Amino acid sequence: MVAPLRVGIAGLGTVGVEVVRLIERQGRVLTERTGRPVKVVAVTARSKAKKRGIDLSGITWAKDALALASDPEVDCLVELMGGAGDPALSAIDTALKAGKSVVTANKALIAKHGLKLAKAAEKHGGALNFEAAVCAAIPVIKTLREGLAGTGISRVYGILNGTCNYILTRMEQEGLSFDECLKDAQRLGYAEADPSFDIHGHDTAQKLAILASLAFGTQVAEKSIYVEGISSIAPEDLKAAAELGYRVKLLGVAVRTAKGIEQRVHPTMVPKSSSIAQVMGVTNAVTIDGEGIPPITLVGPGAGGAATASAVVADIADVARGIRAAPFGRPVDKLRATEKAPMERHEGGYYIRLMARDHAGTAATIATRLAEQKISIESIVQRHPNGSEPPKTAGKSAPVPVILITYATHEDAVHRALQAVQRDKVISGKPQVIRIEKN
Ligand SMILES: NC(=O)C1=CN([C@@H]2O[C@H](COP(=O)(O)OP(=O)(O)OC[C@H]3O[C@@H](n4cnc5c(N)ncnc54)[C@H](OP(=O)(O)O)[C@@H]3O)[C@@H](O)[C@H]2O)C=CC1
Ligand SMILES: N[C@@H](CCO)C(=O)O
Repeated sequence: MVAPLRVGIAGLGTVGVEVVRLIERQGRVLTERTGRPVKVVAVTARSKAKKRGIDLSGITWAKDALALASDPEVDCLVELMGGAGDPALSAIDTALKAGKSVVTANKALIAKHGLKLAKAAEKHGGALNFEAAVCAAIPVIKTLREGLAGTGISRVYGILNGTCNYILTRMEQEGLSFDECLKDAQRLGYAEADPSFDIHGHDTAQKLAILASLAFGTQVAEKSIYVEGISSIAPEDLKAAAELGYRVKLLGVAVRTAKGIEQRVHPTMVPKSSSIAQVMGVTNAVTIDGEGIPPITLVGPGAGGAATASAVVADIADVARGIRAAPFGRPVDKLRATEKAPMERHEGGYYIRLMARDHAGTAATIATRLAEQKISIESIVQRHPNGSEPPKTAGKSAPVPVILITYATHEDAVHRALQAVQRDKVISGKPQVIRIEKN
C-alpha cells in the first residue's frame, strides 16, 4: 500500500471548504489517477469555533498557519488564506524550506514573492503549484508552462477577473448599479476579501504578471503593468458602447513589442461580434497567440469556491504524482528582467466621452485639437438626452455628451489633445477615455 499524501490546509473560507469537500468526494478517483491516496490530515483558520458545513472530525486543528507548515505529519501545505504578506508568506516559506510541497491560490503573494518562493522550492526539492491563482478552474498555467513549452508566445490576454466581468455584464444586461452588482459578487464568493483589488484592476494585474512571466520567460513584474480599473465606467458608457457595436470588458494584455513587453490592465471596448465579447458573468477567457499556430483560447469559470477548488485539487494531484515542474517554467535564474514598453506609445483606437458646453463651435474646437495631434475621428456623436433640447441651468444650456471614436493613434497624442480641449474650456468634468481593442 502506497503511503497517502498528507495535506494540511490553511484557510477554510470560500475556497478552503470546497477543497475539503472535493478531496472527500473524489477520494477514490484521486487515488486511481495519482496512484496514491490524498488525505487532509490538518487544517487551520482564524476561528476554530466558526460553523463551516464540513466534517472536520479526525482532522487535527493546527494552532496557526506556521504550526501547520512545520507539522511533520503534513507533506503538502495548501495555503488558502490570501494576502501578500504574513502569515501566508512565512507559512509557505517554512514549508518549502522543510522540503514540503505547497499549493496556493494566492496571486497577490505569488505576484509579489513568487520568485523568492520558487527559488526555495528549487533548492529544497518541493513543488510550488499555483494553478488556481489565475482564472480559477481554467488550466492556463499548465497550458503555458507545459502544453506550450515548445512554442514562442507573442501575446497573452483576456478577461482575468470574474468579479469585474460579472459586474459589467449585469450592469449592461440588467441596468443594475455598480454597487448592487458588487454586493452580489461578494455574496457569491467571487470578490477578494478587499474587493478594491478586483475593481481597481490589481487582481487582474497580479494574474497578468504571472502569465507574462510564464509566456515570455521574464521575472514576475507587477510594477511594470499599467493598471486602470472599472470604477469609472458609467452606465452611459455601456449604453454608448452597445449602440456603437462594442462591449466593455476589463482586459489584461501582455504583448511582446519591438520596445519591450507592453503589459496593461484597463477597461476595453471590444467589438460585440468578437469571441471575447461573448464571455459573460463570472466566466474568464484567456487567449494565447503562439508563433506559427492560430490563437488558443481557454474559457471557463474564473472565480467561486467550487471552480477554484477544482484547480487546487489538480495541483495537489500533481504533488501526489511526484511532479515537480519549475514554478515559472524554467529555473528562476534563467528568467530575464522585464523590458517594459512605454504605455505612452500604446497604439490603438479610443472611445472618448466628453461633457461639452452646448454652444456653436464646440465640436469644431474639439475636432481641431484632435487634428493637431494627427488623430483621425472615425465617428462623432453629440446628443441631447432623449433627443430633446438640452436642459437649461440658470439660463445656460447644461453640458451635453459628445462621444468620439478615433482611428488608431498613440496614447500620448490622446492625452495632449484632451489637455488642450480642457484648456479651451469647452468641456466640463474629466473626459472619459476607453481604449478599443479590435483583435
Ligand atoms: N474566492 C475565489 O473565487 C478565489 C479565491 N482565490 C484566492 O484564494 C485565497 C482564499 O480566498 P477565499 O477562500 O475566497 O477567501 P476567504 O476570505 O473566504 O477565506 C479565507 C480563509 O482564510 C482564513 N484566514 C484568514 N486570515 C488568516 C490568518 N491570519 N490565519 C489563519 N487563517 C486565516 C479565514 O479564517 P476564518 O474563516 O476563520 O475567518 C478563512 O477561512 C485567496 O488568496 C484568494 O485570492 C483564488 C481564486 C478564486
Ligand atoms: N476575485 C477574483 C477571484 C478569482 O481569482 C476574481 O473575481 O476573479
